[in-house]
Amino acid sequence: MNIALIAHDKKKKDIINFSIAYQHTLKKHNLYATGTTGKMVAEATGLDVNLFQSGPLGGDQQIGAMIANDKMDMIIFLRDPLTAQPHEPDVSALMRLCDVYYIPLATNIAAAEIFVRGLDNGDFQWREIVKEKKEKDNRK
Ligand SMILES: O=C(CO)COP(=O)(O)O
Repeated sequence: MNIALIAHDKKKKDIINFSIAYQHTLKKHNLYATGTTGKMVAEATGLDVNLFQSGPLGGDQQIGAMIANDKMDMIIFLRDPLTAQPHEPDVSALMRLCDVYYIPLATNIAAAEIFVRGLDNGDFQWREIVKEKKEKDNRK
């Protein structure tokens, strides 16, 4: 599965601790991240993370483009709900696309923990089934 990790500045510590705690699960997947988050996660864990631009410089939009291209299966986005972000429209657009395309989106650490455990339990296998069906339909 293709998974995006994103965290606003006040949640960076949380995403790092989360990535360390669940690296055994995360390493089985293709990881993507906005620039600063991804760099910090990669440094802390040694995980291979595909880096996009930093969020305020377009990283959220790049991840949104992956969703629109059917290339993203899950987003873990630890948002800071108490600090205004200069790129708030990009943040909203990314979350909107998750709803448009039925992409599981965890916006806080409590939901992120449930998601990552769900990965181990196979709770997200429906994503693979949907993707395979779409690919088959496209070949027809
Ligand atoms: O701002 C962000 C998401 O909206 C995160 O970007 P960085 O990971 O580059 O800090």
